Formats: sequence, structure tokens, C-alpha cells
Amino acid sequence: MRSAFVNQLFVVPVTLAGYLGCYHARPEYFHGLSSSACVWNFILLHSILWAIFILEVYPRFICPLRSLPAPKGGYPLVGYGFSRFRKPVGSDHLQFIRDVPNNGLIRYRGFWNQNNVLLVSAEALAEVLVKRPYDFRKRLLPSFGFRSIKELHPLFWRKSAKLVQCMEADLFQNSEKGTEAITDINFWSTKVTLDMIGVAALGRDFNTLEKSDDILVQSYEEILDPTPGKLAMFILSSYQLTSLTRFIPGKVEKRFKLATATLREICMKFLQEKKSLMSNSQSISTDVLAKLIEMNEFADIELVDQLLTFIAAGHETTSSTFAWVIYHLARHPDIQSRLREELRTYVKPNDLENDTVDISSLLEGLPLLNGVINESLRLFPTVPLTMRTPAKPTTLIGLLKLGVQHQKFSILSVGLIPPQKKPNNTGGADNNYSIMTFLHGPHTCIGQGFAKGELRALTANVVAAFEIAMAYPENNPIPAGLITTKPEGGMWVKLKRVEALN
Ligand code: HEM
Repeated sequence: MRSAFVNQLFVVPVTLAGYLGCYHARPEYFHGLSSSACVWNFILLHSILWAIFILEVYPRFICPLRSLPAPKGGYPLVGYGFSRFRKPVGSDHLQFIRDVPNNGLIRYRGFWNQNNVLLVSAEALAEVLVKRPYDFRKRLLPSFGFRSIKELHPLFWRKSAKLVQCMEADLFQNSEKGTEAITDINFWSTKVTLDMIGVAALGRDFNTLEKSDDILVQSYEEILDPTPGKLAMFILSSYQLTSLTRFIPGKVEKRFKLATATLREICMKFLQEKKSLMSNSQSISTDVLAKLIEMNEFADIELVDQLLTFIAAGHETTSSTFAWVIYHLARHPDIQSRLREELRTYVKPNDLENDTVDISSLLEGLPLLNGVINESLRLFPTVPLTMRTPAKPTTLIGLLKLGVQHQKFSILSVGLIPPQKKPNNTGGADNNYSIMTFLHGPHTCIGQGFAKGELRALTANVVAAFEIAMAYPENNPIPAGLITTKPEGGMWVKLKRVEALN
């Protein structure tokens, strides 16, 4: 509000001067005009000058970000605004990093020439990601802590083994199908990760590996299915134009709201059932929801919000990452064979039958398994871009001072950091900010340990059971999507059966 007021101080005198100048130059045009017509003329002139000020003068000559190095080009008025929707997501930003010499910050124009900052150096990322204004997350942390995630590992393992069983049954059971089969691994990973998060976070087995008629799953599919209407809705909402979403054809907004309301209703009912089950039973549940209920710190409505967030944030992200893990292994058969050997050496089928074996530590201790997963997370982050808006006046690595009078701007972090060194636990990175897949500090993804646990179990089981190659090696799958990315058109691989671990 205040910055708009300060900006008006520039424009109103200019409008006034322009108006008076016109009056003196061509008084004949003003004779006989009513006072309301004069006011309307003034408003019209002011609006035109205001638009010129906002779109051209402010970003180019006043905005404090103008001094930062910027890429050349971009479209008139929209600059690089559409870069956010480019495929692969983040590729323009990566190009800026490569092309524009900088000291840690790069500026690029977005919609209506609004200046955005791309954080490039570890120092800049650290400054922006170091603080967090609210502490809601603190109350969630224990449910995602080391011990809680460790308890979930047997579940991750069981579901991964079930995935292999279902794939075998579907792809190879019929002897006519032979020993090789082509399948979309993304189709399977979507199912198995939904089943994992269902049991681990909600204590509910959707069992989509065997069936897909769960009402909650169907409602999520209705919301997340990326139709052009939903894309339009997302773009409008991203630019605070939610009031326009109701004009999108096909009643997209109405259907979206209906599906969201249905989801909330189902989750609330599910929560009530779970609470009554827990109060009538002595058995201890390991799922995240049970732990949140036990803490007794959340209102029911907050718990429903959390349930919806867990499924949305934790399902497609992990499922797509697993598809990219498989992609890398298919493209690097040598690493795939070494990984299979590592699994055969260290993971004994009998160990897994034995309750005393700590699956979580066993898998965490396998260097190649973890290296492959970390490298896939680094090279194909499923949340490649995140936006931040400063809530109050701030500085950035001594290069910028931003006061309240300045236009709001977005900060953007990219999770696509070159260069590749060797696949180990850090991906060869020399600082924490070289891998931004889960962000950092107080903004880190709360489900990082959860996701890595799932990925270890899935990769170990699938690699041990199948030899993997790309089904159509000449096609390179593209990471596409709006908020999270997934391989466009699926991840088609050719599988050959080898002897499974268990
Ligand atoms: C490979 C898988 C995953 C990736 C790449 C990923 C990435 C991210 C990123 C980048 C953020 C920060 C977004 C932002 O602040 O703008 C985030 C937040 C979050 N993630 Fe994940 N995530 C993954 C898996 C999961 C899983 C499995 C869960 C839950 C079981 C989960 C739950 C959450 C939640 C609740 C938040 C919000 C946390 C907060 O606001 O403090 N994520 N994730």
C-alpha cells in the first residue's frame, strides 16, 4: 500500500503537469467541457501515465533491482514470464546462470516487466532460506523425525516387494509374454507411492497396486489431472487474479472447488473414524496421523489440512523421482549392474524375513544405492523452482537494499545445479546449497527422510528383480508439469526378469 502511495507521488504531478500543459497548448479542446468530463479526462490520462510508469519507467529506471546483471532478450511486456511454464521446467533459469556473469544474483523480467531475482550463489541462498516466519512446522517435526521414519521402513520395503510381485504378475505371468516386457514405470510408481503414503501418513491402505476405486484417490486425480483449464486456473491464481478463474470455460473452478470440498469431507470423516478407533484400542500405530492425534496439539481442521498437504506434497514428488532413478539406471547399464551386485552382496533375503534386521540402516549404508538416488534427485528435482516474496524490508548479500517503498518482487531458487562429479552421498557437491532439491534450513522439505526411505526400498527391489533398459532409447523423456514435474508421456522401459532378492 505504502509503495503504491509513494509511486503515486511520481505520477500524479506528471499527470497534472501534462494536463495543464495540454490546456495551455490547446485551450479550444477544453472549452465547453463539463467539469465531470474534465475529471474523466484527467483520470484517463493518469491511468495511461500510470501504466507507462509501472510497466516501463519503474522497472527500468527506479527499481533497486535494475542494477543487477540480466539476460538479454525476453518478450515485450512479459519478459521471461513464461519461463516458469517452459519444458523442462527451470531450463531458462539454468541458461541464465550459465550465460550471465554475476556476483550471486541475476535479474530477469517477468510478467508486466516486473523484476525477479534469481539466487545463484550459496551465500544468497543461505541468506534467503535462513529464516522462517511461523513455527507451525515445529509441531510437525517429531512425526517426521529420525525414529518415526525408521519405524516406517519395513512398510516401505513390504510395499516395494509388493510392487515387484504385481509387476511380475502383470507383465510376465502369461508365458506367451516371454522374459522381456515394456511398461511405463511412472504408472507403477504413482500407484506404489500412493499406497506407501496412504499407510505411512494416514494409516489407510489405498491398495491402488491391485485396485483403484478409493474415493479419496479418485478425488485427488480429479484435482491433479493437468488439463488446460486447470493450467489457466493455476496461472491466474499465481498472479493474484483468482477473481478471474470463474470465467474459465468448462466450469473448471466449480468442479475444482467441488472436488476439494469432497476431499475435505472424506478426510474429516476419516479423521473422526481414526480418533474413535484409537480411543477404543490399545494398539500403537506408527503412521504420521496417529502421532499427530496423540500429540493433541492440532484442531481437527488443521489435521485435515495436514492430511491433504502430505498426500499432495509427498506423493507425486517421490513417484516422479523414482521414475528418474530408473531412467538413470536404464541409461547407465554399468552402474545398474554394479548396484545389483551391491544389493546381492549386502542384502540377504533371509535378513529381511528377520525382525531383528534394521532395514533402514542396512539400506542407508549402501553407497551406490544412495549415490544413484541422490544424483537423480539432484539432476531431476521434481520441484525445480520455488518462489519467495520478502515480507519486510531486507538486504541481499550486500548487493541490494530493499525498503518498503520498493515494488514487491519474487525470489526464485533453482534446483538444477551443474556440474556432475561422481555419484556418492553428496553427488560430489562442495556445499549444502549445491543440491537444492529439498531446499534448505527451516524451509527444507519435512518429508525428505520419508522420501529417501521410499526411494531406497523401491530402487533396491526393482533393480534386484529386473534388468532395465529404455524402451525407446531414441526418445528422451522431458520433465514437465506445473508445481512438481514428471516425465511427460510416462517413462517407458524394457524390463527383463532377474532373480529377486526375496
Ligand atoms: C522426492 C520427493 C520430494 C521432493 C523433491 C520434495 C520437495 C519439497 C520442497 C522443495 C519443499 C519446499 C517447498 C517450498 O517451501 O516452496 C517441500 C515441502 C514440503 N514437503 Fe516435500 N518433497 C518430497 C517428498 C515429500 C514427502 C514424501 C512428504 C510427506 C510425506 C513431503 C511433505 C512436504 C511438506 C509437508 C512440505 C511443506 C513443509 C513446510 O512448509 O514446512 N514431501 N518439499
